[in-house]
Amino acid sequence: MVGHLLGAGAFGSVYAALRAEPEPGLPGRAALKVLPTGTRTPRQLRHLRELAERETEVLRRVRTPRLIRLYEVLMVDDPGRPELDGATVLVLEEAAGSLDTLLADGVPRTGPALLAQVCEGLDQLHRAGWVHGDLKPGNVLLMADGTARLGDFNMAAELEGTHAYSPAFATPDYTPPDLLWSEVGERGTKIRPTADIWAFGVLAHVVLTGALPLPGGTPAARRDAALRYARGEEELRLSPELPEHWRDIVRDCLARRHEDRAAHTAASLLRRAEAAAAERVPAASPPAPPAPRVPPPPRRRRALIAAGTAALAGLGALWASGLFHLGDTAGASGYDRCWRGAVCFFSEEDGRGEMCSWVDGGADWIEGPAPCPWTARSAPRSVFNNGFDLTEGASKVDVVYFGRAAQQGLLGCVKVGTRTDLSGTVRPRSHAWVPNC
Ligand SMILES: Nc1ncnc2c1ncn2[C@@H]1O[C@H](COP(=O)(O)OP(=O)(O)OP(=O)(O)O)[C@@H](O)[C@H]1O
Repeated sequence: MVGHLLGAGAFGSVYAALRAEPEPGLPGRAALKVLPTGTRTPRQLRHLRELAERETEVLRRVRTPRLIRLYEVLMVDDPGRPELDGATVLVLEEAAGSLDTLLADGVPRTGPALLAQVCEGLDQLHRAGWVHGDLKPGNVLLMADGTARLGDFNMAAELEGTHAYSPAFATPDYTPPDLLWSEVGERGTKIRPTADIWAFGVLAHVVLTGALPLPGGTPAARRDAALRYARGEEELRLSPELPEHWRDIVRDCLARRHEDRAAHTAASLLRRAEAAAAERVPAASPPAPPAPRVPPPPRRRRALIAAGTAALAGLGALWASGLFHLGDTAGASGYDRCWRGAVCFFSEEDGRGEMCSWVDGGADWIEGPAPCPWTARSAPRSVFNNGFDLTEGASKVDVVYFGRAAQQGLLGCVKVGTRTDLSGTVRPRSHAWVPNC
């Protein structure tokens, strides 16, 4: 089932999706990142293919907890729809949102902890020999349990010795000064892990103060400020809002020269960021800081969303192939959030609170490929079996749930069509679809 638009970037549109046919080892719920290739010139097409390949390559090879997971890659093969023919669809672990949207509400209370998690992601990526190349709030994905994972690896580049080559597309406000004017060779821009270290410094400043570290009301003015700073004509003036124990971290990440930033690895920053995050556990969200605020997303975003929606309409071929059906739960509340075909468990009574849903079996809710993290802390308080029934051709319609992974330790069963409160005294860890309770 392809649902609502989750987000759109410069290259791809991302949709919520539910798997129609259960597939062993794959979750029922996912995010589909569609990288369309139609209506482009051959040169643009080559670029888009290269970006898709970068993302696929890094996510296939680096499977670490702080990177969004890639489940599979699909190609649209439909000459009847030239706008989509050859499009790459990445089936990704679904996030609940991105840091971008969280920041729209002001400085987040959870900012320090999220920054430590971002740093952990960078450390995992760098250790695996890759540079992200485009770290920014929109590429920090927030999971349903509130933790962060790195996403969007279009610009990622594998290190060849001390450096890597990335396409010259990075976001200027997060790009170190030495790369803003660097040459773009045949293989792209030469980047090093210190590019991510700089971007992390900018991100930390934005997350903790709501403002970019370099002054200027426009990207061009901020680029000039970066140049003056890099030349030593100007000092770095960090916001007074920046908490004391983060100042040195941000200052080290934003060192003028690559050589100075190279003294700090993601691993060493992670240790410092974790210590700084542990220092600050504020009781309430501080008020949003004054201007200059982070600039709003560029205008093209809206156009891209429209383009993405058009692409979705054309994706019928892929979904009609039996892989996904169309549907939408955007704006729904309570039990109505549960997708048709899925079984949903909720953290509160009457389908309220957090929800986890599956259209297939869940062999391990904690460590499996389709986890439900909040059930590690608290037992579900309600359930809705919104599965397909016998009249719709389904053979396994009821759901049994178990106390241990791999369908061990039977706890209970929910008949198809049932929505009910649970006692809250048992904590399921796996489930399976069966013909009859
Ligand atoms: N796995 C996911 N789950 C939920 N939402 C996602 C997921 N991946 C991406 N998104 C949403 O879609 C938006 C765009 O995704 P992404 O950044 O990967 O696309 P892009 O075209 O490569 O973007 P960019 O302009 O940053 O290069 C993200 O900011 C986020 O809001």
